[in-house]
Amino acid sequence: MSTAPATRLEVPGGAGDDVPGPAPRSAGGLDAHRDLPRVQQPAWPDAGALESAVAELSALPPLVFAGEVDRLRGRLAEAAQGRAFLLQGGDCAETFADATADAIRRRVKTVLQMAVVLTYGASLPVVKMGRMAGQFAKPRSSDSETRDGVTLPAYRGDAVNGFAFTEEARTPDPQRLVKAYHTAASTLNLIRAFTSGGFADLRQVHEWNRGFVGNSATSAYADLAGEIDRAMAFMAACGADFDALRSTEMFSSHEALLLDYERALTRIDSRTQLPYDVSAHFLWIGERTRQVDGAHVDLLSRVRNPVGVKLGPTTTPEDALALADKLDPDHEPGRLTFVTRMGAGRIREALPPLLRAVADAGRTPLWICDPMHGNTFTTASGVKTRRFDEVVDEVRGFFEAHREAGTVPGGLHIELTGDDVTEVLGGVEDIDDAALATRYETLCDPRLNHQQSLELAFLAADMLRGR
Ligand SMILES: O=C[C@H](O)[C@H](O)COP(=O)(O)O
Ligand SMILES: C=C(OP(=O)(O)O)C(=O)O
Ligand SMILES: [Mn+2]
Repeated sequence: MSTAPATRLEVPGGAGDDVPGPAPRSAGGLDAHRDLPRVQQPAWPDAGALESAVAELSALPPLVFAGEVDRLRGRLAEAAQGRAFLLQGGDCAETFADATADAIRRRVKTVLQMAVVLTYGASLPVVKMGRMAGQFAKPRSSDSETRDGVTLPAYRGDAVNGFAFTEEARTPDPQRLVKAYHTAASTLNLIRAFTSGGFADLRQVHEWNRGFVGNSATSAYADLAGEIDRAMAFMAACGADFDALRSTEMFSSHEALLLDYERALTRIDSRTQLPYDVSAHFLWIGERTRQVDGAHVDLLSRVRNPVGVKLGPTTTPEDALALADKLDPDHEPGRLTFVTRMGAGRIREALPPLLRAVADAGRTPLWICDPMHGNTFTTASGVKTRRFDEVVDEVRGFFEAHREAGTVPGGLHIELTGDDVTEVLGGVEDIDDAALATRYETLCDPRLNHQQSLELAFLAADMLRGR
């Protein structure tokens, strides 16, 4: 496999960047992961085709700039200390077909609306991050799927294979990695345009939120929206410069699952001579790939990006500490985020021992709550779903556990879409079993729809006020 080009390309730094922190474990071992256990990788049928796709990717420009990545690390350090709050949201699996202007706009709009409500609730800056512009690869519970006696490879995300249940679509095609790169590039370009071009204007975002609370089903949230109204009127009366609030910052993130893709997009920063994974600002390691001696942890231990790790209910304090030692040996502020996904029924006993052990070790990672992945189940009719009430309950349990441990509940990680899909049960529209069939569009996990996302933001804002 051709790897040399990736290390020769340079990443320009941004102006006014932070002073770079300590060097990662070994800047020289970016290929060490190749000799380690590599779980959840596609069975690419043609090694030559993979090699050409990787060579093509290795020559393409970075999607993000190292200076932006450093800025994000600084923001996450603030969140870890309780001086900011992280909102990370987007699809379970982005698709090439859905990378349209309208769909991206609706997703960005949903995140912006949630962020305004959370900003008010927390009285803190909210760091906005999309599970967007690169979330094209999925780890799966099973390698294959059987329908009517026919068994084919499981769908592993648009970066790997197609969703259609045919042999041709399900065969992994490495050219999809290249398409994933280009789709991420155009998505990110539009996100940057939306967030800097006036679409994120605070006054407009607040108007959208007033629209949300404007009917009887959502009137429970009208009080909080009214408070935000009055806060804005107060700001205006004080002469606040609302024009300065027409643009905002939004960062990109995805699960760093496909090692060949992430390695091809790992480049040496020209300012610091250190490696950055320039496929996104923030990368996380999933629950299925977080083996401390595995390939995923090794590769991400060597890049300068802030990194996350999902921690499910079976995580032991020793696991969490070993991951922290490997991924953040220097205790660098903002470097490590633990994304807990315990399930509503387990968070209250599973999280406190981890919080205590990590704090006792003198560590202050950013702790955020993924209330989605521990609450997935399949209905009697075979539909993969979640209950809105359980999602909310896990967030509540997250705040409770942190309050008890004296640690900082620093953010939320949500699978959502800006569309009116019917994938999660409950919420203001009270989606029931029968309604699930009307607009179930996800290719992997069920997402909160636009209304459910806003409702969660209003409920979490209330919890944040009590933080
Ligand atoms: O998004 C997370 C995982 O990829 C997903 O939950 C796995 O789903 P599966 O159990 O249907 O494979
Ligand atoms: C695969 C995912 O989650 P987890 O690794 O927590 O199961 C995901 O975030 O889509
Ligand atoms: Mn998912």
